Amino acid sequence: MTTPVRVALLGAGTVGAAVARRLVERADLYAARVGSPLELVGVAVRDTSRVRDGVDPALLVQDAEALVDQADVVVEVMGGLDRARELIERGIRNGAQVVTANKQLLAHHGPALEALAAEAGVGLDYEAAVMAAIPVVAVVRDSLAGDVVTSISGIVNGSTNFVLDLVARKGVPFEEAVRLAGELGFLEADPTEDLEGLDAAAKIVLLARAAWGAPLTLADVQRRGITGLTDEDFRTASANGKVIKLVASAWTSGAQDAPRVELAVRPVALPQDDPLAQAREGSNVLIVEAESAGTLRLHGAGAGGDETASAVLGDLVRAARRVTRA
Ligand SMILES: NC(=O)c1ccc[n+]([C@@H]2O[C@H](COP(=O)([O-])OP(=O)(O)OC[C@H]3O[C@@H](n4cnc5c(N)ncnc54)[C@H](O)[C@@H]3O)[C@@H](O)[C@H]2O)c1
Ligand SMILES: N[C@@H](CCO)C(=O)O
Repeated sequence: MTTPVRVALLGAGTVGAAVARRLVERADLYAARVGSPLELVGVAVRDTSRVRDGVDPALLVQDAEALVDQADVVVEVMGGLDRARELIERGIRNGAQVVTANKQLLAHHGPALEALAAEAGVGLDYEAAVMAAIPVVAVVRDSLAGDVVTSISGIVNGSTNFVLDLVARKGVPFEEAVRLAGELGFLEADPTEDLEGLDAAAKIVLLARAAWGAPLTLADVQRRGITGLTDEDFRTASANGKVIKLVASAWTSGAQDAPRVELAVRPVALPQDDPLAQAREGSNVLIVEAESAGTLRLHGAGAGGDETASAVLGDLVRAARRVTRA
């Protein structure tokens, strides 16, 4: 019997509970893919008395430090900045591999965490942080490593797309669409994350860093959210055969040997037949242009428990393989 790879899960919310369920349901599959079983040693939560569907209550713990100290792989899906950073740093210093879905943490502290991980010789994987189930980080960083990416643009925030789609296709007044999105659970706990383009800004920073290796920060993003839009803007767009979308973009400018990376998140009125205009409801689309590959289009679910867990578990399998091969 091979030694199990010990996994510490930090957080059992929408994403964490889905990861925990899949680890149990598909244990045989992961064991075959890794070459060793994945053992979920515990799940750190704030309240251990709360029942989480499909998550063994015996695994719930409050002492996240003690949990991290037992792990070969730390999976951070609790969100937030300071606590998540402390625990990830602890895991890295212990020599654990780290997987996270935390886009804001990475947008703020990604380079420092990556430097720490490189120093410790461990991986820090974050495919789920950008567009959840849609594999985009690996595409721009690894699959296109032999090419030159020239631009990236997309609908990377499902919540605002849901709002804008309701207005454009169903004729719901803008304020009403925002309210409905909140009621249906489409908006983050702090809705300004979505509505002011902060979530999209974090995602485009992560993609641009992955594509160009440039030391970009959130301050480099020219950002405008959707809160300044009015019903008149939607009527004008529609009268001109256009659809308003919140578009996140990254492109290079300046000398070819020393290109500058420009970043923006802003509402744009797009022609109806533009590929980005096709994103319906909460879906995401990304268009990547590269010198040799030409135009690549990735489309799918950019949020949701199971969808995000798909990307987290993909990173977990790769991280666990590094553990077994070390
Ligand atoms: N939900 C999505 O569709 C989605 C998609 C992509 C990325 N993400 C990212 O995944 C992460 C988790 O998202 P979620 O939707 O599951 O959030 P959530 O709010 O549903 O769950 C967070 C969990 O972490 C726990 N937690 C938070 N702070 C904690 C602390 N200090 N100590 C112990 N437990 C703590 C909470 O109790 C909860 O169980 C976030 O970083 C989010 O940005 C989410
Ligand atoms: N609020 C985010 C969740 C997934 O990152 C979105 O709507 O895209």
